[in-house]
Amino acid sequence: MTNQNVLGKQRVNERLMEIAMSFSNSNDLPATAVPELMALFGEFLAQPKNNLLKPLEDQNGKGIAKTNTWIDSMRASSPTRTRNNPENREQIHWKLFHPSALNMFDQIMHKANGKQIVVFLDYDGTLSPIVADPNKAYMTKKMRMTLKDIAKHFPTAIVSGRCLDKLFSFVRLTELYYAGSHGMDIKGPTNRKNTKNGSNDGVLLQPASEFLPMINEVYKILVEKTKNVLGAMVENNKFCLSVHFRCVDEKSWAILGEQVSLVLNDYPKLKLTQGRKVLEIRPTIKWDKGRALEFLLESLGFANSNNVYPIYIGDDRTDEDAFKVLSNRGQGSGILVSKIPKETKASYTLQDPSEVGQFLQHLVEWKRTNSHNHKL
Ligand SMILES: O=P(O)(O)OC[C@H]1O[C@H](O[C@H]2O[C@H](CO)[C@@H](O)[C@H](O)[C@H]2O)[C@H](O)[C@@H](O)[C@@H]1O
Repeated sequence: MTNQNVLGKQRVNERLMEIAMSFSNSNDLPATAVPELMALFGEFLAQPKNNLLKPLEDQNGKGIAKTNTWIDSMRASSPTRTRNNPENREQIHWKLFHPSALNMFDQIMHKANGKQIVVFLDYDGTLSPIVADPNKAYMTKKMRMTLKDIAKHFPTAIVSGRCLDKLFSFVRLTELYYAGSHGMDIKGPTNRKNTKNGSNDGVLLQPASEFLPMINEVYKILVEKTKNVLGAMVENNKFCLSVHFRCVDEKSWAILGEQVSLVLNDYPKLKLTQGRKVLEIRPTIKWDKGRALEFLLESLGFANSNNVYPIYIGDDRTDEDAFKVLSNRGQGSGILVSKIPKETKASYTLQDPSEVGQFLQHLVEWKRTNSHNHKL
């Protein structure tokens, strides 16, 4: 038996315990169903070739694999079909290993007991639904009110690929931390005046400021080069750029990808990654949403603390960097927003922004009822 199988089994046992505990007090699944689940696990363990057990590192965080053609890579990052067949083994495996954060709410809170919860939230696809026009990705009023409530009880940060100004124009809450440009532009709350000079622009860190002129230069070139690709749109996110292909006919994806790639050949200090129907151009510095999460925890005084419980909710490949940090620290919970199985380091899932809203509301209610028992 290989090490990977042993680790897999250990993890299965842990997950099984968690699932059994979560259902033992609810009507959703009687405790008698546990043997069935166990048999199911056995079946999955008997299939070593299952894709979902492959390590994530192959696909994530290292730019686009050179062996992939552009078109394959762009398709892979933009799945359009959901696979909801209940008989689908991949789907069942996915649900077992990445259960709903709503169903597991009590277990998550049990793990957070006595610790300072810090909330990290991605924006697009997490707080707002994915829409065709990136300039119209509004959150609902209800989500905004929920965020306001969350920030009253926990330090809260929005971590996004967007530039800060755009992000703030959508969220409009001065009491939050913001990490824009994939964490390369970090601001603290601006609702309190700085006691020394009376002003407070909130800026905490901009690790890629030297790249600003280069990013602006490449932005102009890309706008020019892609202007004939119908539906393509280049978005300037200050320390990074997004080339959107959501509204581009699939037949033109390869051409668009090649054009972007050719431009980047002249800029070896920039790299290309992918999000949801978007090509993202970023400085090659070792900085990502995971580093931003660590920086913010440090700024809050939790660099080496065991008394903190970070909860990070995100839907995209770039959020995997943050999930990985939590998993490496053995701290907190990573929650992936997705309806379909994906390779992820997150432990839990939520289906869509409306479930994210429900989870955050549960968190506020939990805090209100338990505040006398827990730290702030
Ligand atoms: O880190 P995030 O907050 O998730 O930002 C990632 C990208 O989000 C935006 O693009 C995505 O959402 C758009 C609006 O729903 C959608 O049209 C697009 O296809 C998605 O990729 C944003 O426009 C990008 O700049 C961000 O990099």
